[in-house]
Amino acid sequence: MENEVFKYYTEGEWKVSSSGNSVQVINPSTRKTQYKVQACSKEEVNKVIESARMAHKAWAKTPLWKRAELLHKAAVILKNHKKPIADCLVKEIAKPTKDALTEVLRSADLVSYCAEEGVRLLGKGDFLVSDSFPGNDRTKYCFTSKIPLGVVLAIPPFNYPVNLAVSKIAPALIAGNSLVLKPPTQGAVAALHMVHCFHLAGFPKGLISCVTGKGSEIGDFLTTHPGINCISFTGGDTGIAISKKAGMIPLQMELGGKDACIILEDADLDLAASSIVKGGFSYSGQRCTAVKLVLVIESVADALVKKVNEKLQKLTVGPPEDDCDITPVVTESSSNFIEALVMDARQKGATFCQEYRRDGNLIWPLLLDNVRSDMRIAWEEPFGPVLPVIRIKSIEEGIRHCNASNFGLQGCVFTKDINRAILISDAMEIGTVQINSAPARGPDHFPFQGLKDSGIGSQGITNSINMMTKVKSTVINLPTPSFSMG
Ligand SMILES: NC(=O)C1=CN([C@@H]2O[C@H](COP(=O)(O)OP(=O)(O)OC[C@H]3O[C@@H](n4cnc5c(N)ncnc54)[C@H](OP(=O)(O)O)[C@@H]3O)[C@@H](O)[C@H]2O)C=CC1
Ligand SMILES: O=C(O)[C@H](O)COP(=O)(O)O
Repeated sequence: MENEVFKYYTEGEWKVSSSGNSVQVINPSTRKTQYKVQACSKEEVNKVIESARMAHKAWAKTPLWKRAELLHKAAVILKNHKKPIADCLVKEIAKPTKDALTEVLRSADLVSYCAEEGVRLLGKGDFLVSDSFPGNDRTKYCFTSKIPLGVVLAIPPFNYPVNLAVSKIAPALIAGNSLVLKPPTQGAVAALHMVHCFHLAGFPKGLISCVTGKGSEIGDFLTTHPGINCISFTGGDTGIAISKKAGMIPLQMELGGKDACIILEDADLDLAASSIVKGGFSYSGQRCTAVKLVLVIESVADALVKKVNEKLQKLTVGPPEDDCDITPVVTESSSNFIEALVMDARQKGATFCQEYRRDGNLIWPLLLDNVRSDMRIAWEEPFGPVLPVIRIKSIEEGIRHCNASNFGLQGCVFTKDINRAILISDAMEIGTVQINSAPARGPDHFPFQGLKDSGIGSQGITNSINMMTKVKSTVINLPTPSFSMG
């Protein structure tokens, strides 16, 4: 096992890269090599994209119900393989066992839902007649349908290597596209195992491929490849660089966030505190939708901070295998980055509600109170179990801080006054506002989008299917106007 290098997937087969090189997947808990995957070469990427192009042609002619049938089959197989895939997630990205199993099951449900939604959505189009536009007779009948784009490139991030892969794969396939997956290095083996489930379902050769290798080495080659017709990416700033380099193809980008949680004086503080702890510290804060900043009205700040601290004390800290709440963050560089934000806040006078504690990649949950705008943590996302609290004098101050961020993913507001909640929601420059609950992407059919540096386009099952298609019109031109009543 130790020396095994997991093969990449192309043409319906598992292959060893001719590069002779491999990439290590480091276990975040042990900080030792857990797995190795192939470092695919540019020549192999070329071949994969060419076979994806060929496979797309046949797949686009496959009846929609048959595409859906295969996706349903893959969903069942995925559920049956939940345990080994979850085991990989535990070892590769230190996701707690329970959450890892949930990720796989959620992914299988996403695939089934996508098959059903695709059958309905793609099975109908529009019909327009020309005389509704000034100056036209009823001589043109226009009907539209949704056609596939071709080859979709999917690049998910480490924190949901399975779910954020299938959330791109399933809509691409139901819409008649072929799919090339470049999984994150941390999480690559879980992704390969997930691809194996699609292989077992019996999709045509070449329709799905999975090329492994460091994003920094093959990423640019993939994203600027002329054979790619669409990119669906989830991750960090890399997405901004990709969107500057990619050609004239549709892009779906889900990037970082600095999701703020605004607490008004009339909020249910118990609900707010439990949402802050769940939202801020699940999977050790490594979610784009994690609560990354608390903006609390001064009059209730002491009470809220006390409640949050009481809940933080109860979180378990340790290995993912033991299903601890807080597990090691994904890499050493990530831990160092988080630590730098914490040290900056210490130097600038933030109040540490807990002692800062780190052992390797394991960082204990930390609430930083009295954070000010000159601290890095007020603006940057730690992607770790550290949460800043800024005490605000007015709602306007909170909204101003939220809108001054370069991010605009999600946010939330806690108040019993729905009218004020709506006004605040409208004023926040973000893709989604949650009222009286923490930010979240799911359920997976909800639209999910970021403004500003948080993204391009919108995800969610329906939006992804639409994004991975193009509208095609056919116009019937009649020699004379035709009316239904003779
Ligand atoms: N909005 C959202 O939905 C989400 C946003 N994020 C954001 O992502 C960040 C953390 O995730 P992380 O995985 O580290 O993000 P990265 O942007 O570093 O990586 C995301 C993916 O891009 C790949 N990649 C790296 N370099 C390139 C390149 N030049 N061209 C193409 N692909 C490349 C990575 O591969 P490799 O692993 O081999 O480097 C990985 O598969 C956080 O900032 C977080 O906010 C994370 C999850 C969801
Ligand atoms: O990448 C992320 O962090 C996810 O898109 C967030 O998903 P969740 O809100 O369902 O955890």
